[in-house]
Amino acid sequence: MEQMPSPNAPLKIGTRGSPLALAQAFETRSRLMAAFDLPEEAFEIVVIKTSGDNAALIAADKPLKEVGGKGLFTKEIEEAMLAGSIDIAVHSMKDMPTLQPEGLILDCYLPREDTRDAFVSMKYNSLAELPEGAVVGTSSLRRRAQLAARRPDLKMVEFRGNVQTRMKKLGEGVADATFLALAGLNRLGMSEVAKSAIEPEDMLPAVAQGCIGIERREADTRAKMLLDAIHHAPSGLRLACERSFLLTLDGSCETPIGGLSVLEGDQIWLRGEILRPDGSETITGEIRGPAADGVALGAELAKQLLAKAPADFFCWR
Ligand SMILES: NCc1[nH]cc(CCC(=O)O)c1CC(=O)O
Repeated sequence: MEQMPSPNAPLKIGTRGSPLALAQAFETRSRLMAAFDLPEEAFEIVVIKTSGDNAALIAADKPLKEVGGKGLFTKEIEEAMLAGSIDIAVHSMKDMPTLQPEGLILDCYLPREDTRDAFVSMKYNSLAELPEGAVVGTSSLRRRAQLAARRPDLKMVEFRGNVQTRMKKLGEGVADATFLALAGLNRLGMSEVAKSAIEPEDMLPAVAQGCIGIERREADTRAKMLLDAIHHAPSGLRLACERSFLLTLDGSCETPIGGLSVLEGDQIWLRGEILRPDGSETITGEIRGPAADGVALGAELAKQLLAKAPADFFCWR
């Protein structure tokens, strides 16, 4: 006969095994321990290997979008949660698909970190210092398109793997510079590798950049009670607005998209952009309104950008 889990059984926290994913899982556990004055033993961190961690797939030089794109880092984790082998899952919201599978819900967000991209290089201090023809390593379609728009002289090379792998490649001289989310560097205690931060006016970050979200089974009332205590409502408002923008754009991972919302009192200000992958055209827009209407505002800005986009802007249309 199957055993019912005891209400005092450790809460199983699912995560990928990369150093950044583990740091995010530890941060989540610390916040839960503090909120309920619980010992570490009340939680169990369960590392789950995803297709995105498959060395054979990742070692290939193909851009990530050809390997499988969004969902690549979440599928196996969500399956484990539906099967009951983990109770909650800690995610970088930037990598999350806009819709969750039936039975799972994402309504807990930790206080958002710095949303900016960092300029990382062993030779130069800023994007402006990069000499003509310098080589930039990035696997991000967004960063690639944004850089091509600003600096058509730069050469781009495919650059993948976790932060440590990318730093090693920089050291080997594979590229002169790369761009990484400042949030990830901060969480890894590696902020010193950032030579400078790129302001959103220069490079709009990815939707949801810098935010950790925690997913659970919709019917799991114990997990809900625990997660409600660490949920950061302002970050939730910003994420709801940005993810609505993304959902309405229906951006497959073939579309370079930037988006960032900021709270100003009870108002929210959302900036968004879509680009051609080669950076030859950028369509931008912004919208303001009550933060409580963030979902409608995000969808509205997406519609405005879509209306401005020429028919051939999206490769799948
Ligand atoms: N796509 C990988 C990824 N997913 C989340 C982060 C950084 C942390 C965050 O944005 O929350 C990164 C690395 C990067 O872009 O430098």
